[in-house]
Amino acid sequence: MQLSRLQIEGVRNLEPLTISPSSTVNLLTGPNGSGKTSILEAIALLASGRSFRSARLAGVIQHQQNSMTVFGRCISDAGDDHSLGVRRDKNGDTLVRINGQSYSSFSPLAQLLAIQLIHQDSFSLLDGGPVFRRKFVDWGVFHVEHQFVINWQQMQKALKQRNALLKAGTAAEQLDIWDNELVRHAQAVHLAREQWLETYQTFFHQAVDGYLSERQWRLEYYPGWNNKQHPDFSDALLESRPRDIRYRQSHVGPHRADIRLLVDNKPAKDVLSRGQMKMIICLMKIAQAKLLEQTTERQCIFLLDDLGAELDAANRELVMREIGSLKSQIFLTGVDDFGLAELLKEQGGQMFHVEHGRVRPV
Ligand SMILES: Nc1ncnc2c1ncn2[C@@H]1O[C@H](COP(=O)(O)OP(=O)(O)OP(=O)(O)O)[C@@H](O)[C@H]1O
Repeated sequence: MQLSRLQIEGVRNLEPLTISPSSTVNLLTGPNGSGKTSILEAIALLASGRSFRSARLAGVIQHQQNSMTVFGRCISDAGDDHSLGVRRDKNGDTLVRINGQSYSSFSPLAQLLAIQLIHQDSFSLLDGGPVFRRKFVDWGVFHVEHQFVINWQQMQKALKQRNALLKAGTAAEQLDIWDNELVRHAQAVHLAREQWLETYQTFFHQAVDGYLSERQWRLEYYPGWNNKQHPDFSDALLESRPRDIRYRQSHVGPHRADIRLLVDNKPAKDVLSRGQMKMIICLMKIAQAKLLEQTTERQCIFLLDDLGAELDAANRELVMREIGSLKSQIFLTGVDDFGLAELLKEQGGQMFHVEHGRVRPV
C-alpha cells in the first residue's frame, strides 16, 4: 500500500496540510521543532491509531484545538484506490473510516497499512526489554498469518483469567479450565512465531551479509519456557504451577517469549556501537519488509525519523539502497538532505521543506 495523498489537521504544530507524496522516497527537511516528526507521527496514527511518542493521544492534538484528523488516499499493492481516515477528539471519541465505512477498532487500518518505523526509541529492539522484540515478531506474524491475532487475543484472555485466579489465591484445581484454554492458544501462538522466525532467519542473514559480514550473527528464539526440556507447553505449565501459586502469577508461556541477537556469541547490545546498533535495527526491519513482500506481495511504508543521526554517509546510503531495492514508499526526516539529494533524484523522490508547521514541496 502506498499513500498518494495525505491530509493532516490539528496535529501538534502542523498547519492544515495536504501533500501528494512520491511513491518512492519523500525527504522532509527543516529546522528543529519545525514539525517533521509530527508528519511521520500522523502517518503512523493513520495506520495504528497510536502515537509512537506519546502514550496519551490528547497530547498530539494541537493546543487550542478540539480534535485532529488524518486522512489518506492510498493505492493498494493490487492497484485499488482506498480512502482511510482517523479522527480523534479531545474527549477521547475516535472515528475510523475506510472507504466511507466506519469501524470501531484500528485493526482494519493496521491490516491495510504495514508501517516500518525507525526512530530514536527503536533502539529498544536491541537494548530494551523482551516486550519490544515480541512486538517485532508479532507484527511480522500478524501480517502474514491472519489467524494469529485471534489466537493471540484468546491467549491473552486466558492468561488474564489465570492470573486473576492466582492473585485471588484460588485452589489449584480451579486453574485447570484456564490452563487448558491457555495451552491451546499458547501452542498456536508459539508455532506461528517459530515458523515465521524460521523464514525470517534467511532474510535477516541476507540483509546483514552486506554489512559487517566478517562477524558471526545468530538470532535465537526463546518461546517463553524451556522447550528443550518440555517440548509440550502443557508440561511446562504444570511444572510451573506450584511456583505460580506461590508467587501469584504465571511464570511461563509465550507472554515471556524473546529473541536474542548474538554477535560472535555475545549479546549484540553489549558489543555493538550506537551507529552499528542503528544499522542492525534498520536491517532487521528491512528484512521484515522483504519477507512480507516476498511471501504476500505486500509492501511496507518506511518512516525513518532522523536517519542521519548516528549513521555515517556510507551507512546512510546502504540503508537507502537496501530499502530502495524494495517497492516500499519511504518518508524520512532530517535537518538537511544529509548528502542524499543525488540518490533521492536517482530514485525519483520528492523533497518537502517544513518550517513553523508549514510544509511545501521543494
Ligand atoms: N499539542 C501540540 N500543539 C502544538 N504544538 C505542539 C504540540 N506538541 C508539540 N508541539 C510543538 O510542535 C513541534 C513538533 O515538532 P517535531 O518534533 O515534529 O519537530 P521536528 O521538525 O521533528 O524537530 P527535530 O528536528 O528537533 O526532531 C515542536 O515545536 C513542539 O513544541
